Amino acid sequence: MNWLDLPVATASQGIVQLPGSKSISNRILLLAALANDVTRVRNLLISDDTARMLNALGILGVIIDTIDQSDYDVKGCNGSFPIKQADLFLGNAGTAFRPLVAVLSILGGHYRLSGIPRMHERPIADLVNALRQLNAEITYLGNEGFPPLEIKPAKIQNTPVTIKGDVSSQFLSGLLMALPLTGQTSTINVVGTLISKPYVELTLALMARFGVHAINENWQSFILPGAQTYQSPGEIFVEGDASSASYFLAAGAIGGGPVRVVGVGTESLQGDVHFADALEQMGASIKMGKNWIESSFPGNGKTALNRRLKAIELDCNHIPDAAMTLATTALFAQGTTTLKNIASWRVKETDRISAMAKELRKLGAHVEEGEDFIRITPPATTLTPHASIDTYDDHRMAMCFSLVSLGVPVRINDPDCVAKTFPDYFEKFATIVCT
Ligand SMILES: O=C(O)C1=C[C@@H](OP(=O)(O)O)[C@@H](O)[C@H](O)C1
Ligand SMILES: C=C(OP(=O)(O)O)C(=O)O
Repeated sequence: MNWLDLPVATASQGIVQLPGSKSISNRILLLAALANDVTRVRNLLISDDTARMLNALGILGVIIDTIDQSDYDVKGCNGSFPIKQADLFLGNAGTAFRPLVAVLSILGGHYRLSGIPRMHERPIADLVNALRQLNAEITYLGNEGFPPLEIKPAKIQNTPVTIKGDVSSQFLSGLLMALPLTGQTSTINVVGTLISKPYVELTLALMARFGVHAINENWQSFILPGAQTYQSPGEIFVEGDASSASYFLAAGAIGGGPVRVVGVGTESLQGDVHFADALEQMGASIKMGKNWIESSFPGNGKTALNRRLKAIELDCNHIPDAAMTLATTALFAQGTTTLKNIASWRVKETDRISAMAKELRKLGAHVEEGEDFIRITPPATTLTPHASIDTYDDHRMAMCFSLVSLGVPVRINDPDCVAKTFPDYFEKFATIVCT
C-alpha cells in the first residue's frame, strides 16, 4: 500500500487558489451537452469525477474540445444525444451517475451504466422508482435497488412524479435536470424529508443559467413549465470548490492562520460555504469577500493541547461533505463536538460515520456513533502521534485527516484517493503549513 507521512506542523498560513467545484463542473458539463449551442466552460475541475462525466458525454457523441488546461468547449446536442446505445463506466461519481440515469431514461436509447464496486453499493432505487412512474424501462443488473443498471428505449408518459429525498438529493437534482427534455410541463412531488437542500438549490440555479426555470413550492413540489429548452449561456465560469475549501479554512483555525482560500466567497452558489459559519461558532475568526474566505485564530497552533477552539453541537444536513472536516477539527476543540442529521454519510464513498469513528479513535479520541450522528471528545492529553490512518478509498477521509498533522505527525494511507475531487490536495496543503 501507498502512504504519505505528514510531519507535525507548528502553524498555518498562506493563500490557496481552489480547484473548480465538482458539483458545479458536472452539472455544467451535462447541461452544456444538452444545450442548443457551444458553451465555453472555464475553470472546470480536473479530477476523476469530472473525467468520468467528460468520458461518458464523449461516448454519447458530445463533442468536447480542450481549449486550455481547465477550459473546454462543449458542443451542445440540442436536447438529445447522438449515440443511442452505449456502456458507460462512471467510477464512483454520484454527480455523473444519478443525473445521467435520469437524462438517459427520458431521452430513450439502450444504455448500461456501471461504476466501481462501491458505486454498486450506493442506493439508487428512489430515482429508479420515480423514473418508472414515467414509464421508463430500467433494469437492475446486479442487486435490486443498486447499480449497475440497464436502460431500454421507452415511451415516456408525462405525469406528476413522486420522489423520495431522504437518501440523496442527487435523485431529485437528476430528475429536475432531465424532465425539461420532455418539452412538457412537469410536476415533481417530494415525499418525506429532503436532505442536502443546498445542492438542489445549486441545480436550480445552474438550470436557470441555461435558460430553464423551475418553480420551487416550499420544497414539497417542483413545477417545470413546458416548452423550455437548455440554452447555452455562451461562456460559464466554474467557481472554486467550497467543500475543498473546508480543509484549508479548518487549518487556518487550528494552526492560527491566516489561511485564505480564493475562488469562493459571499457570492458562491454552494451551500458548503456555510462551513465557515460552523468554524466561526467554534471560535475562529472568519473574513469573507466576494471571491475569498479567510480563517484565523490568532494565538492558536503549536500543539494539539493548545485547544482554544470550542466544541459545537450542529445539525449538518445542509453541509454533508464539509461536515466531515468538522469531525477532525473537533480534535482541536475543548469539549465534545456532536454532528447531527448526517445519516447520508453512511451511503457515500464509504460508510463515513463508521470510518470516521474508527480512525478518530486511533488518535485517542472518544467517539460515539449513531445511525445519523457522531460525537467526538478529543483525548485528555495529546493526540496519539504516528497513527496510521486508513482512508477507505474516500477522498474526504484523506483530506480531513491531514489536519491531524497540525497536532502530531500522522500517516495517511492510500493518499491518491484524493484524485476523486482534488488530485493535488497534498501539494497545496504543504504550502499552508509550517513544519
Ligand atoms: O448534488 C451534488 O452535487 C452533491 C450532493 C450531496 O449528496 P447527497 O444529496 O447524497 O447528500 C453531496 O454529498 C455530494 O458530494 C454532491
Ligand atoms: C459524496 C460525495 O460524492 P458523490 O458526488 O459521488 O456523491 C463527495 O464528494 O463527498
